[in-house]
Amino acid sequence: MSLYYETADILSAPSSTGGNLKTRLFGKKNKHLKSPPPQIYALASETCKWSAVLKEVIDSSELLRHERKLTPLLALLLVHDFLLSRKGIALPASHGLRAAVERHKARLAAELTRARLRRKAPSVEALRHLVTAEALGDAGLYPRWVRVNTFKTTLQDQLDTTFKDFAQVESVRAILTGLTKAKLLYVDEHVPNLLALSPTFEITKTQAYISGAVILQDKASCFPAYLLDPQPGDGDIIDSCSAPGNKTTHVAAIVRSRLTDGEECERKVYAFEKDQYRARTLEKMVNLAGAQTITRMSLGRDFLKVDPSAPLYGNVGALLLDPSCSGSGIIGRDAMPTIHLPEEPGLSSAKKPPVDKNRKRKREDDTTNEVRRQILVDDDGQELIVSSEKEMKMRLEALSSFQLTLLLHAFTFPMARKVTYSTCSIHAEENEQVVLKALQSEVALKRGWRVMKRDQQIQGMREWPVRGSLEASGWDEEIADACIRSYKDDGRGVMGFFVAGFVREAGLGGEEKRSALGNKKSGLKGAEDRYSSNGNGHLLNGSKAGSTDLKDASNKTNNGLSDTSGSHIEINADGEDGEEWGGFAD
Ligand SMILES: C[S@@+](CC[C@H](N)C(=O)[O-])C[C@H]1O[C@@H](n2cnc3c(N)ncnc32)[C@H](O)[C@@H]1O
Repeated sequence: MSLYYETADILSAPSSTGGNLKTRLFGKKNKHLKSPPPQIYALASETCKWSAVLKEVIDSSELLRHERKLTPLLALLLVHDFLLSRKGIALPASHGLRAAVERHKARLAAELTRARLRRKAPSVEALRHLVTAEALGDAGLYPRWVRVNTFKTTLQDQLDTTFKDFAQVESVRAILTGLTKAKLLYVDEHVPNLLALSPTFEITKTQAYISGAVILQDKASCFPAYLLDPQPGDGDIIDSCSAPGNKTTHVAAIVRSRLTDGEECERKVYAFEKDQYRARTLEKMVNLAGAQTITRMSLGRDFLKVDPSAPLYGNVGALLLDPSCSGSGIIGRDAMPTIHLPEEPGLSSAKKPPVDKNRKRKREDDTTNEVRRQILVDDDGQELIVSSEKEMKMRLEALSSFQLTLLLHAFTFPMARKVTYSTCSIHAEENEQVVLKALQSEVALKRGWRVMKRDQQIQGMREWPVRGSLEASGWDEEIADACIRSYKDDGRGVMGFFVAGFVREAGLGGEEKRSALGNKKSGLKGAEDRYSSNGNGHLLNGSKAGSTDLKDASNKTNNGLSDTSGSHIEINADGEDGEEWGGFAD
């Protein structure tokens, strides 16, 4: 019985304490659930998806007038399982709630048929497609991007098995225009082992997804590991901000793909994640992907406290930095779903329950981009409404300061030759401007860090047409062209994203001073004055030493921020710096 009551509780939690469905369910506050969270998640999300149809069925059959112990939400959940779940209601036949629904089985079935015919769906299967497409909302305008996990399978294997019934199309646009056809597939032209599927296809129900053979990952989120392009000569890799682990497993898969037949992998991917709770997801993801042989996770560890000169990192040649950001490029696939509740009998319109604030907010979001821009999404998908431009500006400043600090720390690893920096933000403050400030920092100048120019990039990234903003790059064409962007509403079917690469020639040490901008003057006036480094990779902001400011920025960041990926162990609460031992979970 707890399944239905617990699911109803999760769905009726006030939006102020809620977050999206995943946060509500897998969040820190929900440790005492009796039913398995995945079962609650499946019931809640499916019921929300079907709720417009089920509301019609329940209202027309007058179920709530006849069965007074059912609440509207319980009725939705029970009728969902009764009519649509293969196993029916998950309660003993003698149970009062089950009996309350099953007493009306003929009427409920007849009303479902009417609801289906009203929607001109020839079968329940056709109705399922329609309902799924409708429930996707904005997300229905984007394909489902699926990365084939080469630790477990190959692209060809997946085309021959999981996707054998799919029709291959020539472009992402063809997927987007054929939305009602559930089985269209496009093999991406830029990123290897990446597929776009019709958004209505329920990939999460396939064995390939359950076993970790395929991973849901937006195309743009695949750019950083692909751009980093870890070659055998690059040695070990660091993923500095790892959870939930999409880029960690991607970069590890690329490292492995570079082995020759029978060669054992001696290289390591060191993955850091500061948040202990999110670190659990990272560990699960790495294990599910089969990447644990290559990946060393340091769970709950702050990358800023990692000592770059520790012998353990002496062979680190490439770092991937994908820090928390404003999340302004994220597509709202994970927003709290809308629930259409049946009418309570005898409830006059004056007494109707208040409209769910989430739903109201969603409508408001849809009306103006202005409002949309004021929403930040944190690493757990929780939305934060920013009430004024001034507040937004302050948050972006705090974020970009924190992001720059992390980037400059990455620059200090002695053998590092390549770094990628990425965000799922559309704001120049977190993107091109961080790149400019990083290039102008003392550590970059000292160690010879330069931007990875377009013609130095791996083919797919070189060919990706959407580049950085010229204005935000201080009118420096080379930098703008080196920066890679994506926008969520330009028809390419991807989220809003930004990535830039940095390179340094071997042999350039701490002593050699070179202008990372090639002596070109950037349009970012005064940036050199405001941002420089104290030589230890720590940012100096104005006259203040960076560490205090950074702490500040980092704290603020934790209130306003986001996860580019669009999935959670006893954690090692090490985290003090300077040790050679990285606290890695094997
Ligand atoms: C945008 S998410 C990373 C998404 C991840 N790269 C992926 O693709 O799955 C940023 C992550 O960085 C973590 N983080 C933030 N600051 C950190 C720090 N100083 N050290 C390590 N992790 C940090 C956050 O907790 C969050 O999990």
